[in-house]
Amino acid sequence: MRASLLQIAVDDDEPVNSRRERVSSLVRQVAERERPDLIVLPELWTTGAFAYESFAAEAEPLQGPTYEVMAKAARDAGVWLHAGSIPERAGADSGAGDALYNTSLVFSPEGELAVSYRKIHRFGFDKGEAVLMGAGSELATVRVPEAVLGLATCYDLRFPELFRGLVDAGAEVFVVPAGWPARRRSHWSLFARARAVEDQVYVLACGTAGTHAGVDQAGASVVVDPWGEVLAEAAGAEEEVLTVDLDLRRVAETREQFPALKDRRLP
Ligand SMILES: O=C(O)CCC(=O)C(=O)O
Repeated sequence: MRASLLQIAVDDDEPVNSRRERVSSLVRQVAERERPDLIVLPELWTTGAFAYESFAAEAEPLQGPTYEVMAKAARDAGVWLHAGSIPERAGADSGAGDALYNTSLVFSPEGELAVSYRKIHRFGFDKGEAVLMGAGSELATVRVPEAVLGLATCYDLRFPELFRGLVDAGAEVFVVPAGWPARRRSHWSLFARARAVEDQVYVLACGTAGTHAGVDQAGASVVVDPWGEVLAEAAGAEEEVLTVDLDLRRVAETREQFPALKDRRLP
């Protein structure tokens, strides 16, 4: 399976609608040029993960403008598209009140929504996302033809039990869109490798480029194999595309040759 990670720049001066159009043409271009099976975008790329003031103003229903544009981009490009995440407004009739969620969307090559995932661990402690958004409560996996993807978002990376849950649900590739700040770049790279090694999976971790809301982004998108080897890593925090071929047999082989997952014990 070939995957392309699009490390998108979020610039406060670029209107959200222009960014949607720019990103959707980028999806089409990369699909044509690199022929990936799967394209991955970062977390909250419409607003920026740290643009807290924009969350409410730019929040959209699940099937809102980003959904429409990305469904079309997936269909036009004929790829599986993990469209990163959006600030989702659940809507009063959803049973979740009028809450906001940080929600990831995955589209099939036919432009159908294959799965969505509401970020479970919200970042910010007593401010920011942690108070502005609701917490998701359900794990999400989706089968693309070659593999089962397990979904997580940014701060989730710090919580290994979530990923064990995804492994138990059959995940072979973790897909992690993020808006990870430059200041903790070393944690990001470490966690991406740690999750790959401990769960014997591929990790596709797609960061954000540039600076928004005064927060320099790490960029540093990375693809790690089930042995913890880095297959590709963005050079820095500029906009960049990483394309990597994954051999999914490596997941089963690694688990067979070094069967540590079988030795799990709960104290
Ligand atoms: O955990 C971190 O250091 C960064 C998390 C984050 O920025 C996020 O979840 O948006």
